[in-house]
Amino acid sequence: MLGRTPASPLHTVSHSCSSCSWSQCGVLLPSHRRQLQVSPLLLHHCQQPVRTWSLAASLLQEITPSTAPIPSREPLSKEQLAAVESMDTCIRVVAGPGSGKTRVLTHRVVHLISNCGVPAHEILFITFTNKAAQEIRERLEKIFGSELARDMMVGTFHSLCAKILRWKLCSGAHNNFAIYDEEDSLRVVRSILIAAQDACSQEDYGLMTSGSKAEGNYSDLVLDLKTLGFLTNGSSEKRLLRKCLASKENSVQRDKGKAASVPSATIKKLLDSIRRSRLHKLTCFLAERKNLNVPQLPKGLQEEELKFATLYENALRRNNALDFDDLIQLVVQLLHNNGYVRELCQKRWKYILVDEFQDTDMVQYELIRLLASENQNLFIVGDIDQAIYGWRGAEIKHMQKSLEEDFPAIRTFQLGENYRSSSYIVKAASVVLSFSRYDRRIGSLRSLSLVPAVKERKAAPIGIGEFNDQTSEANFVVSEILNLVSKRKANWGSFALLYRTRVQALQLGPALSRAKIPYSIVGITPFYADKEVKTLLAYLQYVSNPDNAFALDYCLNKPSRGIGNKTIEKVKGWAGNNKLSFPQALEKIFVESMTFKQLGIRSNGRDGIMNFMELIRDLRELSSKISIAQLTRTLIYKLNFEDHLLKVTKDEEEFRRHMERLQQLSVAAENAQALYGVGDKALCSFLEDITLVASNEETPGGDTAGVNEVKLLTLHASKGLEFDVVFLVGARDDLLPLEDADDEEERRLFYVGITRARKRLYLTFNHSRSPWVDSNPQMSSGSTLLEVAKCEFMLAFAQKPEGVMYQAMEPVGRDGVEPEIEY
Ligand SMILES: Nc1ncnc2c1ncn2[C@@H]1O[C@H](COP(=O)(O)OP(=O)(O)OP(=O)(O)O)[C@@H](O)[C@H]1O
Repeated sequence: MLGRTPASPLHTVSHSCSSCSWSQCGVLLPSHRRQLQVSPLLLHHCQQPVRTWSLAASLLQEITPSTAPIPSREPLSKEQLAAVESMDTCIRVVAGPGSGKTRVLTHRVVHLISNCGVPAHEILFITFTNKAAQEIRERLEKIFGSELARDMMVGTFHSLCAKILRWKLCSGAHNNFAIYDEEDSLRVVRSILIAAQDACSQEDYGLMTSGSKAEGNYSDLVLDLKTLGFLTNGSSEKRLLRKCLASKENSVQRDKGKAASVPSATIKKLLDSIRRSRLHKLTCFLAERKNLNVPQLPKGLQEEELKFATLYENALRRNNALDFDDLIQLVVQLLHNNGYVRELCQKRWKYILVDEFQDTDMVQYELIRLLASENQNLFIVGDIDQAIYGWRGAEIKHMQKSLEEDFPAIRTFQLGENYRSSSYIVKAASVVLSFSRYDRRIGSLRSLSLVPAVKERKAAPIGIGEFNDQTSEANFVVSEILNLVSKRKANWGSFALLYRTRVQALQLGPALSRAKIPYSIVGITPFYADKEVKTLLAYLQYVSNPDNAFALDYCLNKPSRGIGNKTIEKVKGWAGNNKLSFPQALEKIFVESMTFKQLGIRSNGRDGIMNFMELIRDLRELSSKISIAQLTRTLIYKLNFEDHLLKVTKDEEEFRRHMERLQQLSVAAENAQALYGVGDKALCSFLEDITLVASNEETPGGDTAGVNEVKLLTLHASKGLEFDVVFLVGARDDLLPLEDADDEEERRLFYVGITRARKRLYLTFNHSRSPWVDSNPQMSSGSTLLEVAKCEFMLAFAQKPEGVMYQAMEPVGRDGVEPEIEY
């Protein structure tokens, strides 16, 4: 009998067949190889792939003993098993909601490791959210134990790219870069505008500004503005700046001779144009690499906006920082430009699995293409009917034509059975989908239908509720929850309230509170969004990355240590004159304390700076020796942070909340220690995790989300989740479909919401005036999506009228209509 030695992956066998990548399956032990090489079947398998695959598979079954069962108890259907154990190396699993895509993905990993002897470290598993990555990791840990599971790379696109960029050979000495989140990016844009405003004001309006409030390295910003033509009179670049700075409030400020402020809407708009500019630059880069025509500037984007994006990029680089777009875009460029790194990645990750493939955008697709092109070993799952991220650049075609062009050997498997939802829910979902107008073809599959896997004897009807106002809609939801809990013994965790926009949670939350129903709003204030925790994180970021001027700006005088704005401006001015960055200038002043006198910095400011720099020096020394948790505790202790919190909080409740979040930070630090150990690198990884997780806006309530609570979440955040009872609320015309959004994508969102429900689904709306759309004085009506669905439900359920309960305001359990469903 053959032992279970870790098999060497089979590139050696592929010598016997250069036109297919069969060997990449990594199935064979050396002794197998001998048998296969003499097999005429295999020598010819390329000519008749399908028939010979099964022959090859049966041959393998003969020689691969069945002593390596998949160590998992979860059953697989025939369809699922076929995909999991396929001998093909490029596989596309096309499947509807609840059909077991996640299960198939994890089983494929188990199959690769347990049956094919693939080393865990050669597996790369890409998910779209940190939460999904976490879930997969936990499942695999249960199966293989934590050590082996840790060898695998399971993570989001961002965490994968951060990992690659931190390899020494990729980013040299700067691999301790900080990752800037959305808020940091907005601060960078704001600083550029403030620096520009200062410079322009002095010239154009004769204002003497007392110095800049721009964060980061002010003088470098001004220099960059000059170099790129933003301060040149009459230039289109300067016109762009003027347009941004010419708000009403600003003219009032200027009339009063004050420095103006920059409205946050302008900053957001600029950040948006920066993103589009950078994407355009990357598109040009890729076109050049692929010998294609250079694409034209997209509609609405100006040349000067491209230059503004360069200003932004330069500011980031000076701070040794990358933002989220950078992470993936830089890796794509790196893999194109650097054959050595590309080969390294391809050798490192020979087996690539991707979840939710329908949501990949151009850059993510290019990354996968580059990583998988050599080995042609790719296993993806997706559902184009659940594509809901078109608004941020995802394209359905990646799952369709692109895959077929780039991976010609791709084989498609379809899973049509839905294991999640009751037959009524599956039917309702199919009705919604039957009106779709987008191209739903995948290869030769024309349209994908969904059938319930289990025909239950009793199912709860779909409830459609129409109410006069939001209050009665919310009250209905509350009373249904209370009824199901008391009569059917459902627990709070069985319920989810889904809505299109976050603001809707504000109406539902109080109604639940009044009824004493425990709930959590997914995506709101996880601990790292707490202002005070952010201060501590800024300290840790500056300790970890001495070039991070924005982190330095953030924490320098928090808690207050007497360093006023004037002192900061003096240091920044001195930095500029001496061609130093702000952090470099502070270091220099710290060592050569004479400079304080030269700069006219008073004792308060001097003591504050000395005290800050001593603290940072001590923390940097400690960071290589003690754990992140100890470092965090030391920081809290040295800052006397509890006293600070007592001073800044209004009441005991607020103080308690902040303390709770500090506690959560400590727990996160403890966990990171278990994962990353001790030292500077560990600190870097910890901060990276926090930023990447925090960026995932829909993180379920951070660590505070309880299991036994009703969940309130947006339809987008509900993707991939399932609940016994789902209330899809506010299905009204101004919200679902949302005004100005793509109708087809909104339909898919509706579909995603419906298919989250296992046992019971309610679709509700109300007729009150729209609080969201100012210009709409009309009474709202039910969503056209829902209206159409409602009529069609009636038709679809004509044979089974009990399948829909229209105006579901009747309490459950009445008139014997309500079947006894267990929760
Ligand atoms: N073969 C099976 N037998 C029984 N239950 C199954 C089977 N496959 C999957 N399930 C169950 O069906 C539910 C849905 O599975 P899973 O989450 O993997 O679906 P999915 O295709 O990823 O769904 P979605 O696209 O909606 O996120 C889960 O509760 C899972 O445990």
